[in-house]
Amino acid sequence: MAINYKELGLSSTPELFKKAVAGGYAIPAYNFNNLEQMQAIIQACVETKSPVILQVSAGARKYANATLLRNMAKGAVEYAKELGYEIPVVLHLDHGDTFELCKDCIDNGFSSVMIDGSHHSYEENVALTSKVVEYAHAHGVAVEGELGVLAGVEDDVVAEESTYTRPEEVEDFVKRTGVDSLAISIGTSHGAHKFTPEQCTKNEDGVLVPPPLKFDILEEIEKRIPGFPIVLHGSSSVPQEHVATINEFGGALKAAIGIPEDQLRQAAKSAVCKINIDSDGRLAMTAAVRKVMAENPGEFDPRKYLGPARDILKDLYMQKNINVLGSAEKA
Ligand SMILES: O=C(CO)COP(=O)(O)O
Ligand SMILES: O=C[C@H](O)COP(=O)(O)O
Ligand SMILES: [Zn+2]
Ligand SMILES: [Zn+2]
Repeated sequence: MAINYKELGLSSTPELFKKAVAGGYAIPAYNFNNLEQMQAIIQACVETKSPVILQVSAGARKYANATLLRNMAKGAVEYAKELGYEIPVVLHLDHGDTFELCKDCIDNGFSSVMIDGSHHSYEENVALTSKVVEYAHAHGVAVEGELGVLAGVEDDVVAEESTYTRPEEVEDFVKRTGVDSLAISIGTSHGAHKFTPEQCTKNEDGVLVPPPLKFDILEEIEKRIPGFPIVLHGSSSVPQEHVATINEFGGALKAAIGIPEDQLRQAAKSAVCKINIDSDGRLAMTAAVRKVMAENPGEFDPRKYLGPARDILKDLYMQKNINVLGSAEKA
C-alpha cells in the first residue's frame, strides 16, 4: 500500500523554495545513509533553526533499506520536535535515474524526488522528466530536474567532463516538463576531488583558489526564468583540516580542492535555493573515525568512534547553515 509523505509529517519543497529565493538563502540538502548522519543533520538544523532536506541516493537505498530510511525520516520529524524546535523536514530522492525508482520513492513517503535525465539527450530528458512530474504531481510530490552535466561520480555514473547548462534551453525545459526546481551545471562537480592544485591559483593569503563558478551562466538562467528555484549540486568545500587529519592518521587522499565558501554564499543569495553537500560530511566523519581509532587502538565499541564522528558532522552542518547557506533562523 502506498504511503503519502503527509502521513509521515514531512514537508514539501515549493513553499520552502519560494521563501528561500525571496529571502536570499539556500536550504541545505544533506545526504544520509545511517543513524549517526541523520542524528547530526537533525541536531544541527534544530540548533540553528534551519529547514532541512534529507537526501537519499539510490546507493543509500540499497545500503540502508527503503523501509528503514522511510521510518528514519518519520522518526527525524519527531526527533526534531523532541529536541525542542519544529523544523520543516523534506525527504528527497537524490539523482533518481528512472521513472520506476522515482515512483517507488513517491509511493514510499518521499516528499520530493529528483529525476536526473541530464545524461540523456535533451528530448529524452524532457520526456522522462515529464513522465515523473505527471506521476509526482498527482501525489502532491515536487520534482527536481537537471540540465547540464556535472563532472565527478554520482551513483556509479562517472562523468569525466562537465557540460555547462545552456541558458537557452531552461525556459523550454521548465515549461514542457512542469518541474518544480532545476539543477544546473555552472562549474561545481561531485566528490572530494573537484580541482587539483594545478588547476588553482594562489590568492593573496597563499590559499589555492579554483576557477570561479560561472555566475554569468547563472545570471542568464535567472533572466530567462525569473524567481524559478535553482539547485546547486556538488557543493562541498573539501575542508583541508579534515583531509589533513585523514592523511595524518593513515589515510591516503590525494590533494583536493573544493568549492570556496564565499562562492556558495554568493550563489545562495541568488535563485539558488537548495545546495547539495555530501562529500564534506564524509570527510569529516572519516577524519574523526581515523583519529579515534589511531589514538585508542584498544577501543572496539562503535559508539566510541561513531559518536565523535557524529559530533564533528553536527558542527560542520551548523557552520554551513549559519555561515554559508544562510538558512539558520529560517525555520
Ligand atoms: O551533489 C551532491 C549530492 O547530490 C553532493 O555533492 P558533493 O560531492 O560536492 O558533496
Ligand atoms: O551525488 C552523489 C551523492 O553524493 C550521493 O552519493 P552516493 O551515490 O555514493 O550515495
Ligand atoms: Zn547528473
Ligand atoms: Zn548531486
